[in-house]
Amino acid sequence: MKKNLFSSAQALNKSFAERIVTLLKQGIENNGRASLIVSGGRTPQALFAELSETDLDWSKVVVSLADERWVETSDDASNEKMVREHLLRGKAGKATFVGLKTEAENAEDGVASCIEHLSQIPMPFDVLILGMGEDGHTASLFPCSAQISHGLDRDNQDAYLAVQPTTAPNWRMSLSLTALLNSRQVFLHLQGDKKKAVLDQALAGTDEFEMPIRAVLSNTDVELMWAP
Ligand SMILES: O=C(O)[C@H](O)[C@@H](O)[C@H](O)[C@H](O)COP(=O)(O)O
Repeated sequence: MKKNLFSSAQALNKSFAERIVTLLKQGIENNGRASLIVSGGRTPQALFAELSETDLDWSKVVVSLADERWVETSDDASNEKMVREHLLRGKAGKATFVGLKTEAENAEDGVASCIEHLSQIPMPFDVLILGMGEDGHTASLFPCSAQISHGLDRDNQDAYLAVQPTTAPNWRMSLSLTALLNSRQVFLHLQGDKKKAVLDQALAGTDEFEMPIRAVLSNTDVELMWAP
């Protein structure tokens, strides 16, 4: 794993935004359009602000989510809301956004339309940015959930699945492991010593059901972007 350790979040965000834009430009050059898949949570918010002011032909970029909480898109827990507020504005306001929350009453009923909407996103994904929880979850592949074996199943070709974490609120929609691995470049974006210790624990073991991030780390090249 290539580890990029920065002295501050500010330095990380600047350099990370440049890397992302370079990769998206390459995707546009090669395929006419490029895809950027982002995670929710707190960590990426300042990066998104930096990215939204970075020059790029954003009209050729499709932004979508690694996961979503099954709440209204006006709810503060909504990843779509966060991405609209922090990333899809300024220069990046021209990007096309493919959200995961549908009108379906529950996440399980929403899976089919998410799979249908996937055709709007250039595949393989050009850039995937993952976060990680202190329990080793990534996207919404939660170790505590009953759906984790389905999410990590290499034979499960469905790009999305509904997940109910028992240690966090809200049903979720998550990309499956198979879909996450269908990315040209995967970044793991972490902040703080606690997350670094969790990553070290993940790298020291092999049980994917205990820490689902291991399934990503052991199956594709992942670049770490870390700041204190
Ligand atoms: O929507 C989500 O909850 C996520 O996509 C999730 O996988 C997140 O990346 C981690 O939980 C880290 O979250 P923090 O950045 O808030 O620590």
